[in-house]
Amino acid sequence: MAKQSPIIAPSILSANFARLGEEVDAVVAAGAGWIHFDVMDNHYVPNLTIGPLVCEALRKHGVTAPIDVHLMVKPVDRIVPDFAKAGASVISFHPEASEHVDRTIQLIKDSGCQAGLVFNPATPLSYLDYVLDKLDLVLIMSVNPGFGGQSFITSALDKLRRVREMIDASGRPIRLEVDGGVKPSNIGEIARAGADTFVAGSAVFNEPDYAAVIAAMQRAIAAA
Ligand SMILES: O=C(CO)[C@H](O)[C@H](O)COP(=O)(O)O
Ligand SMILES: [Fe+2]
Repeated sequence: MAKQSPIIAPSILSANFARLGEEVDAVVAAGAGWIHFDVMDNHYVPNLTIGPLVCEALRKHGVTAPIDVHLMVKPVDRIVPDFAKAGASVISFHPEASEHVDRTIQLIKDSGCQAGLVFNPATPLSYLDYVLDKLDLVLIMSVNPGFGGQSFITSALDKLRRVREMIDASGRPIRLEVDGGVKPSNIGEIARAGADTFVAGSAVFNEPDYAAVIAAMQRAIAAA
């Protein structure tokens, strides 16, 4: 399966939450394809962020771009239908946060959303031996989850290459997403490793010109 067209997914974790609707409008106007929505529960990860109410508020505000919900929540199943009702497009979860990974994937799909499985830097890829054929997205964490603004962990590149091979062998249109420390200076190398969906939080929202940074990322991906 050929790599899918690249998508930049700004993580709103680094947005100005006091003006969230305008921030999302601004990154979509600047070329963002998806909005990455980080949900942290102060249990699975040591930070607390936003829930379905905020997702629903963005939809009511008029956001039509796909909302890519990254659940860092344990246990995960109870919150899945709430996010589906709130307007999530893709819902991804960590295998450590589910008692029954296969069942959680099915729950996400039955809720009408696309399903993704997330791998922390030290999480083995072996889950994919059993569930890759049921997934719409594989998300490789290139930081330990919980905070924006961390440095890219380079072992993620090898993991991306290995998942790229698995996806290509599957023949299915599964997206390969990377999350953590992605910026214009490393996104070319990350694209060469096989990613097609790029989360970037601080690299986008900490810059004054969102369009310029997204364009720089798109140029680096195209040259990769
Ligand atoms: O899931 C996350 C952290 O757990 C965030 O999506 C990620 O860290 C994005 O932020 P940045 O691009 O600043 O690293
Ligand atoms: Fe994330």
